[in-house]
Amino acid sequence: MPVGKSEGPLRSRANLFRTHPSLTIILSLLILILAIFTSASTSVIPRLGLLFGHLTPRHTPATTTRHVTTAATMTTIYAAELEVAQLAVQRAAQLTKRVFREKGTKGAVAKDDASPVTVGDFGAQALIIAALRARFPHDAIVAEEEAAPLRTDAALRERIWRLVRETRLDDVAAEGLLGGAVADVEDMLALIDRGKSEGGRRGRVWTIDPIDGTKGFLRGGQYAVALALLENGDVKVGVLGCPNLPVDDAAPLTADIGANQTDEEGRGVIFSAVIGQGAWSRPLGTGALAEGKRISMKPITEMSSASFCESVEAGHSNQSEAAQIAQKLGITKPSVRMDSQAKYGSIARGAGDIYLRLPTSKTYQEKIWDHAAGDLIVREAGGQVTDTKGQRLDFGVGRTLATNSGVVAAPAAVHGQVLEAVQEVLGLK
Ligand SMILES: Nc1ncnc2c1ncn2[C@@H]1O[C@H](COP(=O)(O)OS(=O)(=O)O)[C@@H](OP(=O)(O)O)[C@H]1O
Ligand SMILES: [Mg+2]
Repeated sequence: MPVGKSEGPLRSRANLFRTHPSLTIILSLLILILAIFTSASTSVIPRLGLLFGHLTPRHTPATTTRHVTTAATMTTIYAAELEVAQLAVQRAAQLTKRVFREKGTKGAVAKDDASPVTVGDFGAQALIIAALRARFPHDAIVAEEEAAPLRTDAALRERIWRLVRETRLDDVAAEGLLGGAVADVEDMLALIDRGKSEGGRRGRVWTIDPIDGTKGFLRGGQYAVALALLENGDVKVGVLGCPNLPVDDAAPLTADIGANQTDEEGRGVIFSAVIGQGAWSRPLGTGALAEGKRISMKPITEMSSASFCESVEAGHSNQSEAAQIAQKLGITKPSVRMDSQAKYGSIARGAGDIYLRLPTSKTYQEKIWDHAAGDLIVREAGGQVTDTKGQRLDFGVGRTLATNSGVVAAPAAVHGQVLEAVQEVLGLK
């Protein structure tokens, strides 16, 4: 075959570029634009999409559960989960703070187990689940409340819907990261009922306590908006919003911390932790996340000057046994009583030292949403958390900590000593 025949088209293309130099420029520009677009699509575009709520692919565990950036080996494992969880807690806390300031009953109704639930609990749960559905639609959710009482009580339902409709972060980008507003009342009820998962040891499970310490919330004391991510039964991300705790990590715990509190200036903190990445605190805000600070437990040099935290409610933790344990350890200060997982946050930042929760009944099973976030935050701050038998809290059993009994949380260096005193007093040795 003549050589010229196969070279024909090539030569004519070369002639084309020679006679039309502008074609070369256009082609180069096209290649440049293509290169920029390819690199942007892996970084900028996903964030833009999130801002407008629907452009990016929704989360699928296989693709975005763990992404580790290559640049300078900076680890961003669970970075998206941490950001969304903190913003979701911050948004929900705006709602609970509004209810907290209301005089009167705060829409409280009694649940089947006689514990109270307020409009704040339902509203906060709806808002948190809305964010999780928008960003991690395949994840299971174990949440404390269910919508049944709202389906039969129109006035209660309308009151909660108004709160949910009117609560948003005052930063457009942050609100966009949470997927925006809840569509309507029916959607709100459906969201609340998405929290009925049985939990367990497989896959990704979020656990939510929209108002932990509802009795404290009603009393004007401490409460927490609690959210944690479990993966295969282990806590990977934990976030606690505590609107009535001081922002200042160094502020000592006062005797009155469990009552007559406000969320005014200087109060409101978010604690957070990711497995293997330490624990942090930052001011609880109303829009984008404020800057965080690393927190750690205070080393106990003298057990006699240690302080321990326990529940306000004598029905939730045996206070006389706790006093005997304190005495055995030589602790001289009276216990600090406060509601909710604010206790875990307070010892994690060194404001207190030890948290004891001693069973008051043989049949009560602790709920995973009452402990998951606090457990990780304390452990990542240098603490150890076990039950009274010395076993790690097992969040993979289901909705409750069915195999555990009570909680003993203390700095790792003295946990063994504290546990020994607990076991002696409880007759477990
Ligand atoms: N009998 C018994 N024993 C142990 N724990 C119980 C018991 N009954 C209830 N609860 C749970 O306690 C949660 C409140 O947490 P605290 O006990 O730390 O705070 S408080 O001082 O009691 O308010 C509280 O959480 P919220 O319902 O979210 O307030 C309950 O889940
Ligand atoms: Mg609770």
